[in-house]
Amino acid sequence: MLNSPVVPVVASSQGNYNPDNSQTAQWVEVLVDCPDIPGLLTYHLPSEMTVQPGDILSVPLRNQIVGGIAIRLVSSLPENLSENQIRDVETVVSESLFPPRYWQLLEKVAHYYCSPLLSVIHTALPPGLLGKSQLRIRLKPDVIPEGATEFCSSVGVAVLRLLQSQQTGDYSARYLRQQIKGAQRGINELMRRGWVESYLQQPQQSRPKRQKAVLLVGESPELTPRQREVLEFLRRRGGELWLTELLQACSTTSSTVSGLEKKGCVVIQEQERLRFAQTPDQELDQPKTLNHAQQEALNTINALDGFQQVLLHGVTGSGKTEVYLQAIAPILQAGYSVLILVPEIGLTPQLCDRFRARYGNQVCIYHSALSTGERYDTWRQMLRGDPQIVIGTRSAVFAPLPKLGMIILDEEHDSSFKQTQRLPTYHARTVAKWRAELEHCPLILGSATPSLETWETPEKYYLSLPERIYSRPLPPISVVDMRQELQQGNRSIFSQPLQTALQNLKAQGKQGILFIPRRGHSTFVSCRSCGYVMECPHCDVSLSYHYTHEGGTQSLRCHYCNHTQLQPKQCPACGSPYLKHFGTGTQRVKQALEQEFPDLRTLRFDSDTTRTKGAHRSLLNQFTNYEADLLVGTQMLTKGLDIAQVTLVAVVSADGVLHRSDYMAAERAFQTLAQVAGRAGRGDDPGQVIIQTYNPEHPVIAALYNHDYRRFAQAELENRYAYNYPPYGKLILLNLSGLDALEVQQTATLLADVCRSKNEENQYEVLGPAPASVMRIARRYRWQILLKCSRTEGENQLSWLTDLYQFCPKNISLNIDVDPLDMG
Ligand SMILES: Nc1ncnc2c1ncn2[C@@H]1O[C@H](COP(=O)(O)OP(=O)(O)OP(=O)(O)O)[C@@H](O)[C@H]1O
Ligand SMILES: [Zn+2]
Ligand SMILES: [Zn+2]
Repeated sequence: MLNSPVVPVVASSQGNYNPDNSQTAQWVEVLVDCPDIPGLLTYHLPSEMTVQPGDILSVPLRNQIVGGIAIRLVSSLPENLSENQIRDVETVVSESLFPPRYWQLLEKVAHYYCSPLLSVIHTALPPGLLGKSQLRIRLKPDVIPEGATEFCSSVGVAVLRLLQSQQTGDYSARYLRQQIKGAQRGINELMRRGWVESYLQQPQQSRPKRQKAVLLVGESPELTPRQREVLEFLRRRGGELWLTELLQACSTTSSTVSGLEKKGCVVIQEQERLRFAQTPDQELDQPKTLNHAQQEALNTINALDGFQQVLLHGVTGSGKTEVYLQAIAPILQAGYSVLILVPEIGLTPQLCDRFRARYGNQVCIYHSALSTGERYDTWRQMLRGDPQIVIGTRSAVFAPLPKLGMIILDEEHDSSFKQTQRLPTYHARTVAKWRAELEHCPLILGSATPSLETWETPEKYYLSLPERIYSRPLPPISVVDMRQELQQGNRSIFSQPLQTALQNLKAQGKQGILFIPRRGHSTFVSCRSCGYVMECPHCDVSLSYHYTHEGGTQSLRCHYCNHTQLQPKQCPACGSPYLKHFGTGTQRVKQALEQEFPDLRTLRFDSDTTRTKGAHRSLLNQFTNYEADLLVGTQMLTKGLDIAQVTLVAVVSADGVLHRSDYMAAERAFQTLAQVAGRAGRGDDPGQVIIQTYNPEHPVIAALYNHDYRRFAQAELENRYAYNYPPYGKLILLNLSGLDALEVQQTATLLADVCRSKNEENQYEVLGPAPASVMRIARRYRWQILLKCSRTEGENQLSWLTDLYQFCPKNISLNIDVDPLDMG
């Protein structure tokens, strides 16, 4: 599949390859860190060298030494290669970086998702893991003859002089290139003469950061009260803290701590400090006594052996997280690690805190918002193989844990587990399943609103938590028909019932959540005189109006490409000054609240207000500290928030999620609304949910009203079956885009023809080509082809699809989305 080298592999110039050795010869296929070489290159292993798949190597490529990863060992050469064409591996830079079976997983992802292995590796590895190895050049002073400069070209002389100016005769190739124009030619020349050699230096980051840590080791009867306090604090934090943190937390001095050391109670020692995402330390907490359903679920999970799939279907607030917390204890005890995947960063602070509170610093957080240094160090920590808990977003499914004992996907229905913009277009749930199979460990999928995909999976354990903790009721849902509100003369964004509820909220000192599907202020701006709609100059969508506060700038922003401009004073088409804002976004709701309910303190929670690092956590802290009465936000607050004082949840307009065109629309709408409703009444006081809509008869609303997941699933699955949509059929979406409208359309037509010509046995249907629903985004025109075929578990039956990349002209990009969730 990936076995054909695309570039000619040049014969080894080192001369240390001995053809007599060919009987025992070993070769290794290497993925080199060079984006224009997507395939594997074959290299020879010198007899004294042993290499394992996953080792990082340095290998010659053209006239350079580059980094690469050993993928496979081979004992015979591909037919198109002969032995004397093969060059030697230079060195092993870093050994066995990856757990066994890890490469099988990456190859499977590449194959199933029609993606080059290199893209999979870039998704899986921390950025620059390969790139960090630095190519350096050093002199070989013993072989350089007298008057060497006389034999060289002027650039060769310059390189030689520069190297000689350094005592060690050693510089990075990059530095040489910066200092001397055309240095590479000079380097090559000196290499040919054998006067310099090149080598790869290990990544700089491997130099660990060391710091003093305090470890609790014993007791002593004769302690001062202050010392006893510090010791007790250390004990509560699990017996180990950084010195600086201990001093700060106890407001004490280092002499108190060294006093403790003298009395034999603690040891102070230097330890490697890994750069992790900083989260506040937690007081350790104890496992809760499980209710009956939780206990049953836990028993089943504890009894699993080898690969098994489990669906933990628990209504919102039923205590799924507590089940995970207790399920992983025996796994860690047995010396294995656990991987926990969560949908979004916004959800992680609360969940991570709960795991930290139970397992202290055995928990490590891994997601793409970490800095490069943090990611790199977290990786190294994982590779050590100590039993640990890794919590991360979708790419953490590739966390290189050597001994994996369980994978948990929380909120498994969530669409952010799917990568859509970049290759590979993988779904973390699908990959997690393969990984669990390879590692022979259980996979736990948890949700209050399972994906229909998981719901219909035949081979699985079904565990149900049908009630909330302490048998608290699910909140009653009232559906408000906004058409009637209008008839009754209510022009406010807030219906009568919602107004009453908001007034009561303040009176009772409770908190509420308002869900608005849209961020910004208004969805579009149009001219009252001529109807002109303000559109993005680069995309086929209208611009959203952003206006955060009285006197702030009034801007227009594109939610696809982020183009931003000032709101014009007059209509660009007719000059009329009367522009009207339609639709309702978070900013507008916040303003309306300030006007109509000046007493209510509100916080806005959407991607505009949570852009900076730590913003999620601080907004949620403000809210839980009761610095606001209402949280006003988008999609982001539908997930995982567990705040006991929240009694009211209102969906300002459900219509924004009900009306989407793709086949998943109903499923997603049900999940979103049921999740957001589930935030109400999780504490001692009963909750209440108000859903405002112009479509109270919609089947999604009806199922929601009764908290009836089963009824929803059954009705929706019948639709899917009738049209052979997933989970029954399988979809593959080919997305094409480019700057030239005609070229994109012609390529789309060509590719659709290719797809039809390959379909001799009528294995699949080809739909399209057709323009995408938003035909232009960020100046690029977009066309699509949809393939519908029968479902085959974990197999990619259309492996020829990768050939399609070759049919694409240079200016057209093709993204093959296997199992797409979004048709946009
Ligand atoms: N056995 C128990 N006894 C007492 N409290 C519990 C128990 N199990 C869970 N809880 C508490 O109940 C609350 C809800 O539990 P949790 O957040 O785990 O539910 P969930 O099913 O994960 O919720 P959701 O899916 O809605 O986010 C939490 O505050 C948790 O600490
Ligand atoms: Zn106009
Ligand atoms: Zn745009």
